[in-house]
Amino acid sequence: MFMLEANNVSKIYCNSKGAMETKALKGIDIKVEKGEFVGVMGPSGSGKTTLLNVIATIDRMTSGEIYINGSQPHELKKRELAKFRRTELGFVFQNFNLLDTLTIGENMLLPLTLEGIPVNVMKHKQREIAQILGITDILEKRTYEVSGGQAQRAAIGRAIIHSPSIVLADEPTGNLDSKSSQTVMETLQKINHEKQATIMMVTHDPFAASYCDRVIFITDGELYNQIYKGDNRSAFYQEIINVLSMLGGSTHDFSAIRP
Ligand SMILES: Nc1ncnc2c1ncn2[C@@H]1O[C@H](COP(=O)(O)OP(=O)(O)OP(=O)(O)O)[C@@H](O)[C@H]1O
Repeated sequence: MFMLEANNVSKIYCNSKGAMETKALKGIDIKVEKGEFVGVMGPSGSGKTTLLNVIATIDRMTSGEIYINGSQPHELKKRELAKFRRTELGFVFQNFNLLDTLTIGENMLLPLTLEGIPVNVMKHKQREIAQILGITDILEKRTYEVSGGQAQRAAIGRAIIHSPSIVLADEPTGNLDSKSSQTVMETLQKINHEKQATIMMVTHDPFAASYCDRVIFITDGELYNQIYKGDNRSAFYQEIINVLSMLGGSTHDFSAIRP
């Protein structure tokens, strides 16, 4: 069984009068294995965010099927869907989305707090995850007292602390400088390796994408190509750049070249 299976997923946006406006996804098929780290790339407007939002159940698809860990979340009633999102999904956003009124440690614990997990179990989990993320010494700090890279690592902690079926990340390095981006990508990779977290990440950044096991390219709402990483991340980075240059798109789609 796959952790994520999307079959023939289409999404048509309609305008306020109900008339068809944009075919954002046109029959997308994607299968992701447990423990896989998959990147999604493509030019601006190609449908990446729409795909992620549909998988995240933030948005409804027009047709097709989505299975996450064997369930079809789009078929669930409102209450079960809310529970499904809390327990089966983890989210990482470009702007971290941490709560400023809580400490870094409290932010990390949120998914467990919401499920009423006993305090000693929460503390144990927090210690374990904070150590993997390298943020043990900032758990008592407020969100505005830490760097962007540290905030994003805390957000990754929050996304995985409840062991969701899949972590969905939308441009996790979009607001970070190159050094912090590198730390955040190394952290995601570590979480993927050490906790067997299944991750799907949308990114414009070929450097970030080079940390994935596989990168799926979409253009104009359709799958264009996918490539797998071998042993060498630098070679994979170059392959990603090559596919992106074939795909075209505006230059802002490609971030500054980094080693
Ligand atoms: N709420 C919406 N209503 C109508 N059209 C939309 C809506 N959201 C997205 N679209 C359109 O759907 C298409 C895909 O958009 P989407 O945001 O998924 O692309 P993207 O690949 O994530 O782009 P970017 O890289 O610029 O974020 C675009 O043509 C966009 O204009």
